[in-house]
Amino acid sequence: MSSKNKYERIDEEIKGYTQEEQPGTEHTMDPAPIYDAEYYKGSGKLKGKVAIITGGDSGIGRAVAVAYAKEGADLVIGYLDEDKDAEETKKVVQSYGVKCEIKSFDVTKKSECKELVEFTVDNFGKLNILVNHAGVQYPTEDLLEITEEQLKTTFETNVYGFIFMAQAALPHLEKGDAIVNTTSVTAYRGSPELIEYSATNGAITSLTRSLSANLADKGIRVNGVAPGPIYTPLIPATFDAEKVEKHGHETPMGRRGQPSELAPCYVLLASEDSSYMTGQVLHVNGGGFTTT
Ligand SMILES: NC(=O)C1=CN([C@@H]2O[C@H](COP(=O)(O)OP(=O)(O)OC[C@H]3O[C@@H](n4cnc5c(N)ncnc54)[C@H](O)[C@@H]3O)[C@@H](O)[C@H]2O)C=CC1
Ligand SMILES: CC(=O)C(C)=O
Repeated sequence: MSSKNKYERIDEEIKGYTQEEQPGTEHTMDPAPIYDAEYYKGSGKLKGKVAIITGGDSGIGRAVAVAYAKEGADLVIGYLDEDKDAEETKKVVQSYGVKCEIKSFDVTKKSECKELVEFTVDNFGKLNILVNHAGVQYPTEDLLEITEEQLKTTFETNVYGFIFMAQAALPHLEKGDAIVNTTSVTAYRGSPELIEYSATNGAITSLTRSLSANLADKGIRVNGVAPGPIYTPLIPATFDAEKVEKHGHETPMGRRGQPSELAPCYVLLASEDSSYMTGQVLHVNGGGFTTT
């Protein structure tokens, strides 16, 4: 019988529990998500670059921040209101010898997206990479229970916010720069209880393709990552305890993913290693879901 790796072991340790509010908190998660893979060594792929990561204080965004730091990028982390997680992310990122600023903002407000970009340019003089990652979901089993307010919040955060950030960033982006959008496996396979959320991810996937075509002549590439079930604050903050415990067990790999397992894809899509890729989505989901 083969021995279990660290991802399989942590998966077994996770018991059902929930958090009361969305966005959730990473510092209260036990076991803590894996966001920094020791085996991942940077090689200067993003040296001299400046990146904004929305939703970068926790979860997948935090793992992306750490990998970008290892690759030499200076960072601005935008997040809604969880200062403790953001401070911790800043500390870890700075430990890799790069600069990092954190800023609370509301991605649903166009003016605040513009302010986040201006804050970045004021601090670091430029912007090369935008990672659109901030998002929300409100699992609802009955279509009739999706309120207008829930629909509005989900679309304003997950779709309007991505477009506001891209609009704010565009005047600063130059040939060779990149946008990376987080979509979801739910855009491809649907979800019976994440109806409007999976629709926003379908929109993000289409946005990625359209924006890539729109910006290709400027030499700005736009790609996406579609995570499957990943252990982040979003999960206990939105699913019930049973779902949290079994998250990802339906995948062919039989477990959820850890944030550190996605970060290399975000590095690839932001760096020159993917210079001939645009309008594409990378799928990190434990296997088996439709990816066309
Ligand atoms: N965890 C998972 O299994 C999956 C997550 N995703 C995507 O990942 C993203 C969520 O990130 P995770 O790393 O999972 O969880 P997370 O809970 O760590 O991140 C959510 C982030 O969104 C930010 N946010 C929420 N509303 C905001 C607002 N109005 N203004 C500014 N920031 C706001 C929060 O501050 C937080 O940083 C979403 O885009 C989601 O669709 C996609 C597929 C699977
Ligand atoms: C939150 C989400 O997109 C999944 C796949 O769980």
